[in-house]
Amino acid sequence: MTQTILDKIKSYKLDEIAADKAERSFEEVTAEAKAAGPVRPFAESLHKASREGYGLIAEIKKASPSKGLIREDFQPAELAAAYAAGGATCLSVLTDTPSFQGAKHYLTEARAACDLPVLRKDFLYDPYQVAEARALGADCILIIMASVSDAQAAELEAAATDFGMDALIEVHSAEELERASQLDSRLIGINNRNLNTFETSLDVTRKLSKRVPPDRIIVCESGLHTPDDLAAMAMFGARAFLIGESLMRQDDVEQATRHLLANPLTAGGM
Ligand SMILES: O=C(O)c1ccccc1NCC(=O)[C@H](O)[C@H](O)COP(=O)(O)O
Repeated sequence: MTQTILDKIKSYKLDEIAADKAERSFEEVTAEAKAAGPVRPFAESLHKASREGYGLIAEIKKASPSKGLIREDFQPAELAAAYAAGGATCLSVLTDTPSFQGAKHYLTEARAACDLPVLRKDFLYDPYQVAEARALGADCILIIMASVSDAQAAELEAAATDFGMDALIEVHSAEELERASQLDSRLIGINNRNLNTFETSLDVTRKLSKRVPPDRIIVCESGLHTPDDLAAMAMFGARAFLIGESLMRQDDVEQATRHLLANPLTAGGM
């Protein structure tokens, strides 16, 4: 059977986790996580921002499997400060190296450059990575339903809760959404990108948003470029967005962020 990109990522991640555990024990990383500074309120900040306008998780993303190199001039601290000045609510920082040219220290540098809560954007399988995320300073983790079992998802979520962090539960199908709804987390990310084929369509949010339980916050992820894209998704109940590539390609990231958030669709549809 041919390996999907998610299979390949999982395979090298499990090797990475084993190597990291050999270098630093779970107990050591947990102690570091517990000594890390206070957690910043990720879900609550998004909830508040999306009631007043739009909530934006602005992503620090150098490259991706679907697009290759996205941004040559890549300074995580400067990008974080620009996103914050432009009005972003939270940050997402890719910490995966082989597929995204990310790095763990990018998260620490970005978070230190602003006051925004930060998501560790990576492929998580083991509570060890959750402890590591908190030790790096992360305030939220990502759980991708397409790449974990229900038991793994619950274990990762529980680990995040133990550290006082939030979890963003990512789905791409009705079946994954149904599984995500069994978890406690408020944040449901609808990824418009199929992570195996890279096909990206805002119709995924149009289709799935109506099935999201009303007590959850929809985060519309991937393939968002313009204020019109955001307004089109807001018509389907999505008022929080995760955006990487289209902002990363801008020369003036602060101005581009401000422009995207300037005229949110109101509850009245204006
Ligand atoms: O972006 C990819 O090519 C990709 C490939 C395989 C797994 C995950 C991938 N991306 C993660 C994301 O979902 C995005 O970084 C995030 O939603 C932002 O998307 P975009 O605004 O389209 O950069």
